[in-house]
Amino acid sequence: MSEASASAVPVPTAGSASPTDAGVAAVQVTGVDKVFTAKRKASVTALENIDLTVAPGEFVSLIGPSGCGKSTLLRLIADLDTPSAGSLTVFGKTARQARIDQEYGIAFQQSGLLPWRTVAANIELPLELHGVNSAGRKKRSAELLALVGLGDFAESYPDQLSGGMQQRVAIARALAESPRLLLMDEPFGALDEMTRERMQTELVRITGETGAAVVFVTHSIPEAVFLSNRVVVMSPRPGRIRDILSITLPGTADRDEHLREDEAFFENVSRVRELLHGEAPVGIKGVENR
Ligand SMILES: Nc1ncnc2c1ncn2[C@@H]1O[C@H](COP(=O)(O)OP(=O)(O)OP(=O)(O)O)[C@@H](O)[C@H]1O
Repeated sequence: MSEASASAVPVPTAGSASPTDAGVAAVQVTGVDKVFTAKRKASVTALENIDLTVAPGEFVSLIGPSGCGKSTLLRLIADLDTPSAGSLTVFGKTARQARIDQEYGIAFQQSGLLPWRTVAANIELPLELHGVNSAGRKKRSAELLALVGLGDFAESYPDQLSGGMQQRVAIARALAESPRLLLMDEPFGALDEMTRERMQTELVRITGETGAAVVFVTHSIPEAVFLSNRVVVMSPRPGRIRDILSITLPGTADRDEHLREDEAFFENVSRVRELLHGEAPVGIKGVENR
């Protein structure tokens, strides 16, 4: 089944900030540690002394070797787990309050779509759970399907879609409540290379249109560079932030396929690679150069 091309439609921007939000970070992580303890097992320090600020509308990627704590950090921000030390806020609220207020949408490597619901019904699920009426849900899912280029697939079921199309549906669902923040854990990790690049271009456009900030976990250096304003390079055991690199490319909203051939793009890829390989000149487990 061919994928419909994305059409530009006006879509409500991410939940508008109130005047009191001026200057409040999308995500503020201060001195965060995470230690996992289990009975009769040595404790694992997954994160140590993490400080990170993500501005509203900013796209930040987390990259680092396998097991360096990228997913753990994302899970702490999403309130799926709690830090052992330090503090963490989302738009000035505790992670828990931000979750209750639906300040963020989440997309993971597996799309997590419900196979028995149509595409539209999957996108409408969070709205349904929060009491939005049927007309409001239909209007919003139609807007989002147009945004992700799947306007003709509202009544299809997930297993009738390609992997890339399913991930677009998952992104649409994550955007359903106009969150000001998207948390994404390798959302394109299971896709083939061509689809993955197309999805990256789509994501740049979508976040440009919605104005949402993004924290994005990836194993791919080019993916991190293409998408991000800043790339957070992490080191393993215990997971720490080794460096934070500002990407010196056009603003994320102005990035397109041509950028991948640009010398400046390769320079940024090299800078990230050098930071990652700082202590290990050859390949690092869990980081892709492609
Ligand atoms: N629930 C848990 N209980 C015990 N240890 C855990 C738990 N979750 C994660 N860990 C450990 O914390 C460390 C960080 O894991 P995490 O999944 O955050 O790394 P990651 O950088 O996302 O890895 P990958 O790139 O392979 O997905 C690892 O050593 C992992 O084994």
